[in-house]
Amino acid sequence: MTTQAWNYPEVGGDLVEIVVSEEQIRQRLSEMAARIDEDYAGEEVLLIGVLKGAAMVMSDLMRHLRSDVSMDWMAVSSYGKGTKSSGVVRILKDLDTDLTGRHVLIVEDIIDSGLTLSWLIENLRSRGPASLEIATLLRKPEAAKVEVDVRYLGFDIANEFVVGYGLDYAERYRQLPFVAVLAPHVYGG
Ligand SMILES: O=P(O)(O)OC[C@H]1O[C@H](OP(=O)(O)OP(=O)(O)O)[C@H](O)[C@@H]1O
Ligand SMILES: Nc1nc2[nH]cnc2c(=O)[nH]1
Ligand SMILES: [Mg+2]
Repeated sequence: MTTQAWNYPEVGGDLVEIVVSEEQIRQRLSEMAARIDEDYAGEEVLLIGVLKGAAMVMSDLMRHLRSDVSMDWMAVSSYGKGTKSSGVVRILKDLDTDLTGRHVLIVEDIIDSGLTLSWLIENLRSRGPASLEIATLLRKPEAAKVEVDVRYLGFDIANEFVVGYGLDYAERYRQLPFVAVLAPHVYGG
């Protein structure tokens, strides 16, 4: 069944259009998982989710995986309540796991300016992992301020502020099962 914004009357007026549907997400995550399984065959992989946005991608991606995976989380925030990255990344929660010698796969919802991930990559690389790669559902190529090398990509999208499937505006809209453009009137844009 196709999920439409008008099935969400309470947010319908806040959304301009759906850019990635529930079905597209499901299909793409299963393709990404198949490639991850191939690439890490015979290895243990540590998935690191970046809270809070990556919660949905992590849970849906990992249920497709057949590899030997474990999971940890890091919470960082650079957006706060706004629609623009502050450029200052803060660790709100660090990992529980020692990364030394581990095959690490960072799981993200979106790469926008790239500032969050480029900072995180440097931070995690200094902890001595055997390998470090990135999987992200979304990327905005036109918004890149720094280039980030992505191994597993879901979709390239236009440079518009989107919400849903984990992505928030001021902590709202994360529960939507699709990704939609947020109407500028919501954030005064
Ligand atoms: O490429 P960038 O411009 O750095 O943007 C991407 C980051 O922004 C969002 O996180 P946010 O800081 O909003 O925290 P959240 O996941 O808790 O919403 C998103 O989940 C990414 O982690
Ligand atoms: N909700 C949301 N968070 C982001 N963080 C970086 N880019 C975005 C975006 O387009 N939407
Ligand atoms: Mg956010």
